[in-house]
Amino acid sequence: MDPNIVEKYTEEALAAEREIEHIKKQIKELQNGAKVDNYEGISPEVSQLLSENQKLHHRLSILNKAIMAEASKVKTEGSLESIMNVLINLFTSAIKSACPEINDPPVVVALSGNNPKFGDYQCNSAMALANLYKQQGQKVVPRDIGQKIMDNCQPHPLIAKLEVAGPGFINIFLNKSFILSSISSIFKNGVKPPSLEKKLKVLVDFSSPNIAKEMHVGHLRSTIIGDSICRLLEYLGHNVMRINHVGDWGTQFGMLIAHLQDKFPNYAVESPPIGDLQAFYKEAKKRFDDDEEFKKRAYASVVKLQSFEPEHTQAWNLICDVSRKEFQKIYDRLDIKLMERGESFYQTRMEKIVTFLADGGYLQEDEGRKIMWGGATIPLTIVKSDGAYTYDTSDMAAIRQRIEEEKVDWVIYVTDAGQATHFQAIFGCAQKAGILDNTKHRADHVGFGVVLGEDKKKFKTRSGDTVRLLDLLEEGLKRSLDKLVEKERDKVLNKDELKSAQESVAYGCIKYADLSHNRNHEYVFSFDKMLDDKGNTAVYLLYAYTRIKSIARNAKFTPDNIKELSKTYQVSLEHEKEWKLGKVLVRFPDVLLKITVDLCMHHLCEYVYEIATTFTEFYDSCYCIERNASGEIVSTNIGRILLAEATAMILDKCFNILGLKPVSKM
Ligand SMILES: NC(=[NH2+])NCCC[C@H](N)C(=O)O
Repeated sequence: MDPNIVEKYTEEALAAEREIEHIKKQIKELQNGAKVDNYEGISPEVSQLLSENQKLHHRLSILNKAIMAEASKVKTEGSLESIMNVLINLFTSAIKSACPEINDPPVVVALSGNNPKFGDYQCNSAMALANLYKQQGQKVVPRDIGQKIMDNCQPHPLIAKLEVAGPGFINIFLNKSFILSSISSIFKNGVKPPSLEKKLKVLVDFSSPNIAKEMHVGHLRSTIIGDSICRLLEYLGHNVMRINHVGDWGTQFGMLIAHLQDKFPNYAVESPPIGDLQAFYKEAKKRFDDDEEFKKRAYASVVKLQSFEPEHTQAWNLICDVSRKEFQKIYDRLDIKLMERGESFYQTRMEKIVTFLADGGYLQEDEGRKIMWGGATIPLTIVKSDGAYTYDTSDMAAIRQRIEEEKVDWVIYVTDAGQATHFQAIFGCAQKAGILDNTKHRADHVGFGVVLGEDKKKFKTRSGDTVRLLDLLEEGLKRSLDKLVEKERDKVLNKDELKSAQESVAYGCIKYADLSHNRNHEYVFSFDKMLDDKGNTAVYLLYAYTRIKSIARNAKFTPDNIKELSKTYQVSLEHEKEWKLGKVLVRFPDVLLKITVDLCMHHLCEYVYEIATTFTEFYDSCYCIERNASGEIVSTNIGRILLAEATAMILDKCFNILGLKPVSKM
């Protein structure tokens, strides 16, 4: 859209407003002169002015509406266009004109697969439409419908040609000059996201380990997937809250505090040296199970903590701090930003939600418990028979706080698939209680399968213990260095470069292995597989990226040179393999938009892999730099070097969204 249009409309509207004021004044004067207080019997001059005034009013309201519509669209200058959206819009209107008898006709547009004969995209609506006609008792031939749709399709610069094939498929061939200008815009504007319909406030609840318990591989999965979803939504321009809903409240804190008071009576003045919080937890638990007296004190401590008694609050804080520091080490290494807002944050809100639900008549008595049904096969337990609140209570309080206080448009919870029913119940009950409104809010549970060891059993250490995440990351670092040494990279890279490469590979491979699997499935954690340099792995892709980056470097072009060159030279799309690569690159916005629908990051991994393999095909058949026998550069193909750079820029963005840190030398 023309960026000046808002300005233009505003100007026109202001002019119209001035005109109205002017006319009003004239009417007043005329009325005064003619001494008429109603409009009946006024002179033709006044009546003409009045009708003029009305028209202007009408025009002004239209202009105002247009301005509002423009302003509410968050349009980024130079944003990359979604090809799918363009095609769907075009074919929606073509189909509506071709088949006016069909209400809400199906618009099916898809990529065409590998055979260039069938075009780049296809519109496959004709068969379904023919069926709908049949249901209405009309017999039509699908191919005729295809032809009719094609005839009704408005010309668009994106499309070079359309063809009807077989039983009414429409093959769509993209226009090179359109793709060329899309790719060229990257050099001018950077890789800008597609423009948003509406900027949303999104809260992503992820990672969320439990205090005093270990952060396990399940939490690692949540951390990696949640972070990547945040990165995607942030890139698209949404307002994202990254929330760490840590388990920092509950009855276990009673025994922890009581144990702390016994073991470190000085805790109020001297920070207790709890090295291993898990061992501390085990000790406390043992006393709790064996010692009645201790148990009583533990219960009393919970009550005091929940009524915010200062000494207990301090003890609780100290314990949380120990865990917090451990968690932070993982987040720092993986470069994950999170805002901690644990279950404790909702304590007073839990009291309020219980009253709110009781007053609304949503709670049912069930053997002393208070439960609520809605949306799932199991009810929520809002109050236990001993009066205590539960995980369910805190999540009801949390969703209400998020919708009503934070005013979020969209909530996303990233946890293991085992909690799917819990979230079904939370969303269902929140809807029932009028907290969540499907027409205004979106709520997703992003579930994921369990992490298995190479023996396909639950992921454990050799001795059968749960794997400490820090140990896991350490092992990743070690293995990644081994890999780099095996490839003799230590001989070419300096110390810093080697360290960056080591970290990039280690953390990159752990994240990528997770993200590249369909999150709904369980996945086998295997360093050997993730460090393989063939196939869809981080190692392969990071190498591919450095190879692409080295092309311009070998041609002795600096990033500034590239930018300058892109102003005078065009990306080359003539060769069949160049054209193939170009068409893959411009799918970037569509891949991202698709992920916003199902929140499955593996689509992006598949896309990145497709870019890398298509690039290899191109590079194998198209020279970018030509050297003579003695290795001197005799010619450089600038159009191709630009294509390689554009590829690197898009890859870079994809890596960024996946949380990978590519290095330019590896
Ligand atoms: N709002 C939520 N329930 N978020 C997820 C919390 C995850 C929980 N702490 C666990 O370890 O399973």
